[in-house]
Amino acid sequence: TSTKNKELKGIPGPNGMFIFGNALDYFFMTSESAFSYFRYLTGKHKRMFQLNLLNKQIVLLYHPEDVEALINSTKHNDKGYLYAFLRPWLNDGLLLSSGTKWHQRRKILTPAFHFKILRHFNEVLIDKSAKFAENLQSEVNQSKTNIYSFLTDFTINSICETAMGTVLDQESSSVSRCYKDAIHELGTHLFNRASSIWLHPEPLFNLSQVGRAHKSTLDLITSFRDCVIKQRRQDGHFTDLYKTTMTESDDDFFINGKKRFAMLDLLLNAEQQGTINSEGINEEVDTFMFEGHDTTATGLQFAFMLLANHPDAQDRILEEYSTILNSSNRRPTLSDLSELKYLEACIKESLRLYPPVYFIERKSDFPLKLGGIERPPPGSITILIFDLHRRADQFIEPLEFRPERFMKEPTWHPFSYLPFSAGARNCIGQKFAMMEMKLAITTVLSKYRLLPVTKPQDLVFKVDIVLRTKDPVYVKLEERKKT
Ligand code: HEM
Repeated sequence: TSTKNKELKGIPGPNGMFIFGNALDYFFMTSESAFSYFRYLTGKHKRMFQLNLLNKQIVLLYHPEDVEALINSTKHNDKGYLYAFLRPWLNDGLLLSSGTKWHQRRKILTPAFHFKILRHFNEVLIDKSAKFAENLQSEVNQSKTNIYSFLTDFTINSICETAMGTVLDQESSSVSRCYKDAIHELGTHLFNRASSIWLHPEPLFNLSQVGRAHKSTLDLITSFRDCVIKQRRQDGHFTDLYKTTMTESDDDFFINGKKRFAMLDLLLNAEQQGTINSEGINEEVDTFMFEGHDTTATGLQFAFMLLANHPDAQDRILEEYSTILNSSNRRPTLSDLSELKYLEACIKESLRLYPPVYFIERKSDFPLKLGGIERPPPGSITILIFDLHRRADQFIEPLEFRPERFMKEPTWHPFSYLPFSAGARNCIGQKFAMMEMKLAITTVLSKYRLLPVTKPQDLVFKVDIVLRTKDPVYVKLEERKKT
């Protein structure tokens, strides 16, 4: 143990208080000051640092070699300490589960994102993007538009009509508005919990004021999820899906003339096969509803802000789009989308500067080589994706928007760019997300010119479940004159 202590103690970090360690460091901070405090610590400690919360040790990484050691090894697949706070909401859904349960679920759900299915999703997303652009019409020539609210409507409708196979009716649309607000409240509860060490144990949290508020927020989220599942259950006809998705022909995704390729159908079918129960379905729908909408809405929010500040990039995206579609008005296919290289570079650069999932955490039960030294397992290991993406030794002019860097062979270490993570626990919805973002951007830019209001230097970030800002992110919309 003395060697163990030496090697783990050797990792620098802010001085803690006797017994409490760093557990009280964040209590008096706002979520914005906590966000900048983390950036101060990564600036001070060039390789990694550690925090101690009572008896828990968390090591925070942002060097690509250390990140590679952690992510590349299948030994470190389980999620870390802070993820426990998401458990009352997402339970054992794919994001949080581990071991054979995770493995079995990942196997059930992987076909939901098969490229043949994405081709059908593409059609739905084209329509959803057109509707999104139409909704923005009322904003033309307003002095500023908070685009995020329009974006979450778009991404919630998109995930419902693709992965869930559910078109929101009037009732569920109004429940979905409560759902959006609830997700935001949840972020505040989670920060309050994380920064107050006495709220970490579940029973104490449940008794607290914030714990009770959290419970009623979860009830709102649950009612939306139940609406979505109920609608799909009523739709019926999913019995033969398992068999049909396993065959080669694309037509097999149609049963009795109905499209049956929603991820929710796979789950309902698995329920009939006895490999998942209704709680299992609930936790996966909660997980995919959240992961499938807030991440892409956040990613698009920052992409639109950047494009508004870079009119030349807007022009180039449209030029490329018109070349690929031969200046016609036809609907883009998946293969057209894959040829939009400049647009893809803009999205990747935006995800580099503003990764919606800006940190992830793993549990470590095995020794790990960090900073060139073999170390015994600390409690939890956090990867600070935000800081990894902004390393000056990996990206030239790291704070600048330079999409061109993604048009060439990467000059950076492969583990210094991880917006979707990597390895076995990477993002299952990555291709879906890229497709959705490409369609939203080309559709909106074809109709409107974006003008800057919020500038990159105005952004003040706060600690939350995804990358959020203190103030709304604004752009201005102008009708684009057809030339
Ligand atoms: C720009 C959009 C997105 C970003 C930046 C993103 C990022 C990520 C990251 C970093 C992880 C790893 C999390 C961890 O290790 O704890 C992840 C996992 C996951 N993502 Fe995404 N995601 C996006 C969109 C989506 C979409 C559209 C879906 C669903 C349709 C989705 C579903 C999931 C799920 C279910 C997991 C857990 C996978 C597993 O552990 O097996 N994500 N995502």
